Amino acid sequence: MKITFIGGGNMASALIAGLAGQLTAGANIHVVDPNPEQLARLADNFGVTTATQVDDKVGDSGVIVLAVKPQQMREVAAGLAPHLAGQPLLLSIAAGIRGVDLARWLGGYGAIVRTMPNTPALIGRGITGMVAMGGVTAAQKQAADDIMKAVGATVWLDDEALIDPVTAVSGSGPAYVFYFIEAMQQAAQELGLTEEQGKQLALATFAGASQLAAQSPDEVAVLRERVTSKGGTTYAALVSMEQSGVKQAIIEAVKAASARGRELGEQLGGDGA
Ligand SMILES: NC(=O)C1=CN([C@@H]2O[C@H](COP(=O)(O)OP(=O)(O)OC[C@H]3O[C@@H](n4cnc5c(N)ncnc54)[C@H](OP(=O)(O)O)[C@@H]3O)[C@@H](O)[C@H]2O)C=CC1
Ligand SMILES: O=C(O)[C@@H]1CCC=N1
Repeated sequence: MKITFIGGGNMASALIAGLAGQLTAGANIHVVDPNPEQLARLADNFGVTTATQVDDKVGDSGVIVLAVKPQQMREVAAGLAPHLAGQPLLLSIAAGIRGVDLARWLGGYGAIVRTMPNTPALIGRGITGMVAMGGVTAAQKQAADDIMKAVGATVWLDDEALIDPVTAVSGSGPAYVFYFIEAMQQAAQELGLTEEQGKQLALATFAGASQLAAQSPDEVAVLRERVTSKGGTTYAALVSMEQSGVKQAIIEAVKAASARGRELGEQLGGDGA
């Protein structure tokens, strides 16, 4: 499978790290990005071919992954439109950008799967929400699933509007987890533990608790209650969190991310011109 990435930044690098040498040889992956240093790093690490501008290799690809920022997508799509004679599958990973707008910018090209991956793809532990536009063949849908399954799990959606909530939960989600870990580490240090000890304790706790939740037949709330002895330490922490409105703040934050996805789509898609 020949795959081109347009944009070789953070998320593309995570996907390439998971794909190269697994789903396909690094040499079958082509990356287009304006930054030569970034391209050199990807070529050195994964054996991919590179270009600073769209070239003939793009037209030879069965799959083109659009991995630029949402604000860059319109211009990138217009530049790609003349290179689609080979009927490639276009896999967009951009937050917000609606399929209908992308298809229009591509000159009416409909073989598009909108996806929302996340950075744990780097270690094969990503999760990707996906939705196929009308012009996608069954074989292309399968190819999209194969690519994203090579870097983690996939969740197919019937309704494109749900990609904004997916973006808010799992696309942005690693950042919320890192934020919580940072706070745990800071608390550990303020309480006298070393930086290294705080890191080890916080990371092992996150990994262990999420594995336990994934493997347990019980609801997460039940697992939480099992940690919370009456009048004990966990109880003190959870009361403090409730008083500070932590849970509601998290819910509002995720909703803000989803709203931002929708807003990006509306702003950048404009009036359909
Ligand atoms: N980061 C994440 O966790 C996730 C990101 N996404 C989506 O992935 C996309 C990329 O995000 P992210 O990787 O974080 O962003 P980055 O800025 O790290 O990557 C985008 C890359 O595209 C390059 N670029 C700009 N213009 C062009 C062009 N015309 N042709 C080719 N490459 C170009 C940029 O170069 P320059 O910097 O010089 O502009 C940059 O290297 C976004 O649409 C985002 O919504 C989706 C899921 C998760
Ligand atoms: O922050 C963003 O907009 C992108 C989309 C999901 C994760 N990062």
